[in-house]
Amino acid sequence: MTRKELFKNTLRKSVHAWKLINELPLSDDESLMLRHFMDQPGFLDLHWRMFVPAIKGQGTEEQKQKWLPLANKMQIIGCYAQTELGHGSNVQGLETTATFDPQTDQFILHSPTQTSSKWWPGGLGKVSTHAVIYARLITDGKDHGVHGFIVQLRNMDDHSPLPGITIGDIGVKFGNGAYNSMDNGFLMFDKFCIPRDQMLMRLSKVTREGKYVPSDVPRQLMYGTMVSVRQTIVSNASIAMARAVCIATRYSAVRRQFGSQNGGIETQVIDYKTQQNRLFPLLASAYAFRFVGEWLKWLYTDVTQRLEASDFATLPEAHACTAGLKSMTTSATSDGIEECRKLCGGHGYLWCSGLPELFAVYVPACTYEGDNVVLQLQVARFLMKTVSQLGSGKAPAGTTAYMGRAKHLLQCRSSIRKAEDWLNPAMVLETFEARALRMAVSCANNLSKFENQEQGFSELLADLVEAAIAHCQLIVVSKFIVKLEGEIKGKGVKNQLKNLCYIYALHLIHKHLGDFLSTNSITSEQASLANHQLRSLYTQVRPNAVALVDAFDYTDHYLGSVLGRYDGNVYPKLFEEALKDPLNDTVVPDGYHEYIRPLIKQHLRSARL
Ligand SMILES: CCCCCCCCCCCCCCCCCCCC(=O)SCCNC(=O)CCNC(=O)[C@H](O)C(C)(C)COP(=O)(O)OP(=O)(O)OC[C@H]1O[C@@H](n2cnc3c(N)ncnc32)[C@H](O)[C@@H]1OP(=O)(O)O
Ligand SMILES: Cc1cc2nc3c(=O)[nH]c(=O)nc-3n(C[C@H](O)[C@H](O)[C@H](O)COP(=O)(O)OP(=O)(O)OC[C@H]3O[C@@H](n4cnc5c(N)ncnc54)[C@H](O)[C@@H]3O)c2cc1C
Repeated sequence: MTRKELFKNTLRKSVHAWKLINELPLSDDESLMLRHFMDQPGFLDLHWRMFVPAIKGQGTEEQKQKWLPLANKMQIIGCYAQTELGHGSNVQGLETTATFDPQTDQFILHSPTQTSSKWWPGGLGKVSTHAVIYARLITDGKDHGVHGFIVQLRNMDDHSPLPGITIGDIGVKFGNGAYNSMDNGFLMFDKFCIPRDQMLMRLSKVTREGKYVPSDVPRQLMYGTMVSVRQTIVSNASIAMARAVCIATRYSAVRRQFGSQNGGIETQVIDYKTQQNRLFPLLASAYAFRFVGEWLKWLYTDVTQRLEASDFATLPEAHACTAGLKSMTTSATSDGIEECRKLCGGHGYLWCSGLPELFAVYVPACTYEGDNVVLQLQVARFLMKTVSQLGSGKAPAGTTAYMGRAKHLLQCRSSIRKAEDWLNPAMVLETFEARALRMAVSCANNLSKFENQEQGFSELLADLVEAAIAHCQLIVVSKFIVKLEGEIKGKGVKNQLKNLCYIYALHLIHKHLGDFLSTNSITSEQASLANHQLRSLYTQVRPNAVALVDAFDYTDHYLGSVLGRYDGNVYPKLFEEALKDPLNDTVVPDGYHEYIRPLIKQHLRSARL
């Protein structure tokens, strides 16, 4: 499809999905499932995941009563317009202004520079009638920082932009189809006026007289919509990773190379330890991210209930967990999808493998909802704060509770003696805790050598990110272990999950061996034992690998991959796909008479053939 066709077709699908949701009708969970199977980024994502939650989280009761019924019936379509051409990560650096005019009781929205243009919001370019706009609030010449506003963008009769608004699509993005189904947009305001009651005023207010009334709740609640989306992105990482792994695992069982004896069949590539060493940790990650995603959903629900009761104590941890896990799981999944493409050899590079499209549509997850490095730095700040409070009498809680055992974890030595000891959950956990704590404490010690903490932080950014990742990996490992300790129906299933849990943990040790050795969390002998155990786990997973990906229950239609077909009938179908290519419509290609024939003829003449 051309870009225009792709965009229009996605509009068609989105509107059809909305019709089904209402006609059948579908529950919230079923609607999410429908979105999952629609399988294309589109304006509904931003309307439901960001526009509506932003109003719910930041609007007053009156504002919710006014706007939510319209949004819930999709009589208005909204998006989330925060990022600007010049500023994305640095939200406090946004330039768009919303200046209160007491004479008209309105805010004047203005884009003072080119870099202040809104740039990137999904659904903004061509579809949305409304947006939640983030802009600097100015009253009586004073800048109160960034706040949210509900703004109508387009005329409800003919969809034209309202006077004072310039709006459009930012252009083609990475990949052929991928994210190009979405109208990520730009937007400029030229002194565009909105009524005062369209500032989202749950967190702070501007009175009729133009007085700014800050709220007594943390201003970070303004970032709440991002926390909610980051949490859902973790579960989506599991879905995308599982999809790529399903394709690569099934194909690795079909594909044979070398090893034929006496003219017999060749070896299935899934039997090579190198293939297993690349593939099975990704299989394990798909399960691990699913379980940590379930836990994160619980954490998010818990913090939401606490916030409703004005208990803000767990907000920093919820922010650190959602930011860090969003970052860690999306980076691992993007890398994992690309690894799965390579695991499928040359055929993985074919569009019909399903992997190039999956990669292209997935990889921006490392950037949207916060650049992955910027988000890990938020985790690092949280960790440094926690370390600095050790010994103050305030016991670390939640995911940092392990830091409360700092004295032990800083000096303990791993008691792993034989390979099977690596199947002991307490020993594995302690290894990850020791590594995470020691990396965090080492950063804190290095920071304390700087007179200026912020300067020290800038100097140590790379180490801080590594410490944050170590903490996030510990969370994933620990939640996998907790899952195994809970109710899992079926002993066989539990055994398989145990194998995957240890593959996940031991492979991380192997991959980040430098961290584990340099922090003395394990010795090099213990590292060898971990590798030995890992190989043994691969052997145990091998006979069940295909069943473990079939368990994701993805249909062939959803996978969209010739290589990942359930029936394994890969080669005939590759031919079928090839023959469908427009280049094969004619035997002699268009351009032959124009370019190839004259070239050949010229050579034939000069060679006197
Ligand atoms: C084959 C076909 C396959 C098809 C598959 C189809 C699948 C398609 C998948 C599609 C799914 C799509 C779903 C998702 C759609 C996503 C759309 C994306 C939308 C966006 O990107 S919206 C824009 C997001 N922008 C960002 O995330 C910006 C990142 N920056 C920030 O978040 C903050 O500014 C930052 C960096 C955290 C703040 O830094 P700083 O300058 O230090 O901040 P402040 O001074 O403002 O505050 C410091 C203080 O606040 C704490 N803090 C920060 N953030 C939060 C928070 N969110 N919650 C709570 N607290 C927070 C921070 O820790 C500091 O605390 P202190 O105690 O240290 O003061
Ligand atoms: C597909 C897609 C959809 C999007 N949808 C929306 C949307 O609906 N609404 C919306 O408002 N926005 C949206 N965005 C914008 C997105 O949220 C931002 O792109 C994202 O937050 C990253 O910000 P940036 O582009 O400014 O990156 P930058 O901050 O410019 O990052 C560039 C580089 O600088 C590094 N860097 C930046 N700051 C620091 C620091 N303090 N320390 C160390 N390194 C740093 C980063 O790691 C990165 O390597 C979307 C983006 C994409 C790609």
